[in-house]
Amino acid sequence: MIDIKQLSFKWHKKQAIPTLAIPTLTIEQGEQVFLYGPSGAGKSTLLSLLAGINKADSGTLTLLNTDINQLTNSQRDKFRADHIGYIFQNFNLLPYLSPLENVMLGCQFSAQRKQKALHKSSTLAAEASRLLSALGITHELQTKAVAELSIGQQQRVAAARAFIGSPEIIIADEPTSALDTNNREAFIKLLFAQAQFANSSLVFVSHDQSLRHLFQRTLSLMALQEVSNASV
Ligand SMILES: Nc1ncnc2c1ncn2[C@@H]1O[C@H](COP(=O)(O)OP(=O)(O)OP(=O)(O)O)[C@@H](O)[C@H]1O
Repeated sequence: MIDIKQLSFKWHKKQAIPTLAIPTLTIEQGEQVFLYGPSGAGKSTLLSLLAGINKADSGTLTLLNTDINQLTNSQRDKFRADHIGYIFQNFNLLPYLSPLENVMLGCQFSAQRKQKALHKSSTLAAEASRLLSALGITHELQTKAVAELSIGQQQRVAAARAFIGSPEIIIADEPTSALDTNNREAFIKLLFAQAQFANSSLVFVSHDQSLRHLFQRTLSLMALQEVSNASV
């Protein structure tokens, strides 16, 4: 599903030490992984490589049997649109659009995801509404402007947008940092339910280690890289 081998990435080519050096990592289809590490460890950098936003300097990063390091920029953009749902730390919603419109935008760049959404419901709007309801956004809220929603509600909209069209990989970058502990756990459980329903793998990044017990598997980014340092 996700398979990394000898991955190395530097933000600046003159850096002596790579920002990230991961000798090996495999994440199976449907796995729910909690990735943690201190600030500056490279969590967001790794997510940007997984999402094909940036390209590794060396090594292989195979997602769904495709080494995305071998793709051109536009091929990586298409791959991301088809196969990856991304929940951003700041949600990246369009505030003047409604939750329904924001969620439908999740299919905007992918005919494949649109088709998958239309297998689940008769229209894209119906599928967006189904997902929003499953994530706790009532019908009444679904047509308001997103800017009128609370942070916790916006976060649920961002999650519904990531899940529309059942992408195989869901990436969540610190999506719970604005919530209190009870709401964090409740939100993560909603994510799990949706990920299981779609059989998506979930890679969830956080500093907050109190959340790790909820996940099937936890990965320390520092430990992943120590293996690399030890093997040099
Ligand atoms: N766009 C960029 N250009 C240059 N260097 C960057 C860029 N983004 C991150 N870095 C550097 O890469 C390293 C890893 O940063 P990254 O944001 O991946 O860490 P993180 O673990 O996600 O941190 P945090 O938990 O604080 O968000 C840091 O030293 C950072 O300064």
